[in-house]
Amino acid sequence: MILRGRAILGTFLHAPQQGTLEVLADTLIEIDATGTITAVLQPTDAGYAEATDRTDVLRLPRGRYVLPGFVDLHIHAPQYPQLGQALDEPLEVWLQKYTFPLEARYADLDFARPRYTALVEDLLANGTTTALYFATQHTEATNLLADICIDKGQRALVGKVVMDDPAACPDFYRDASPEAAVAGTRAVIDHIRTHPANTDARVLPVITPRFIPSCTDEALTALGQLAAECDCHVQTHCSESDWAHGHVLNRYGHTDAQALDSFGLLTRKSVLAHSNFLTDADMDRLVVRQSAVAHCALSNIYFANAVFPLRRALEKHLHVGLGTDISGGPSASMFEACRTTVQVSRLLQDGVDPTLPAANRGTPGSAIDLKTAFHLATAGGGIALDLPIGLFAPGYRFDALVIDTTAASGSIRLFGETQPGAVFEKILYGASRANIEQVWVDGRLTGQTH
Ligand SMILES: O=c1[nH]c(=O)c2nc[nH]c2[nH]1
Repeated sequence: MILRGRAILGTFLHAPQQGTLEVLADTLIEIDATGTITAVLQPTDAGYAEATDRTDVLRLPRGRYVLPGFVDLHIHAPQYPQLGQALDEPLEVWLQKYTFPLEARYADLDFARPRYTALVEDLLANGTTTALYFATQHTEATNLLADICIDKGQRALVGKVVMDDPAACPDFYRDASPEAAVAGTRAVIDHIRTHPANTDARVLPVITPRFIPSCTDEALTALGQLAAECDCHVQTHCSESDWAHGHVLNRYGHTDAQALDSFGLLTRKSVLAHSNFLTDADMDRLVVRQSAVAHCALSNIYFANAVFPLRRALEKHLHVGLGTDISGGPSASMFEACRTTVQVSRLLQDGVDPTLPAANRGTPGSAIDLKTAFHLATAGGGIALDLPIGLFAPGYRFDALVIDTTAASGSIRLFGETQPGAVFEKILYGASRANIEQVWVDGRLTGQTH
């Protein structure tokens, strides 16, 4: 089904600002031939009656609520087979013991294809309409992931992982040299940008140094130059754990954010995963560069040794979105990412050691409310990527999921509740895949949801 050149009538819930929910009840959204929203008409608006009389309007039944599609700002696509598994080691051991051996297998496209296909289908069915993907070190398999996103209609940003330092990366899974790493990155950029079925650029290339500990200075310097030359997005990990943060301090005598900036890797289109140990000065630097953080609340529980100070970052007007960090986080759902964002912020606020007096236990003022988490998972992701997504407003792409609160096999029970704020909470805390009835990207219905 296609909504391009048509309109949809229903109740829409979105969060243009942190901490606020806007309810667009009985609202008509008109979409042009490219999938862009051209009008949002509420019942009191002039022209509403005539517009809703159109015969080509998709009218949603009662009990349906439309949310903006989720923007997942941090996914390791090849790690999907290990989702919910192998979370018993610290980051530096986990990478060498489980993750690099798994990722190395994507040299075989017959291994990669079914796994990448399942991932893209499952994420769409979960309501992730935009995905920022780390692929693997392999050029061909990275191109394959981009092809699958294009074929399935997911908005995606796809990067070939650069990891060229022999001191940190195993022989069986490493770029042969900085030159080879950059050549592979260029090849993926060209593949995605010239793909004949990607003329509307729904899939974009991303320059992807894995993280400073896995890259040589030569590769980081060349990737910074490439970012300026190609005007591509950039993604990497930043100050994730005590070990990763400490590695960079030892190597350069300053933080990840300073080092990435010195390589030209902090741009308006940069997304730094985790970033838990950012100093105030690091945050200020990111604000100046307009670079974003992908907050991965669930994965941080396993690997970060700390909770990201999200409230402090937002008070500084840092761009922040949310990420599942498949498979560092054992859930592929952005609903879960919203829930965990709220939950860990409460732990940070109140503290966790009951032997301490309440007044000394936590970091007051750290709590994040559900509406802010939802804003970050949608509009915040759009701002981070500098793309017109995550809101229902003219000029934005029609990326959306339709929630059926009445689905018998779902996990939302409203018991007659109709107050939109309460319904919103029930959806965010309760929705599972069976409640996601339709997923739209650019005004096109994507595959089977359940
Ligand atoms: O959570 C993580 N997952 C990874 O694959 C990775 N690589 C570097 N740092 C990382 N952190």
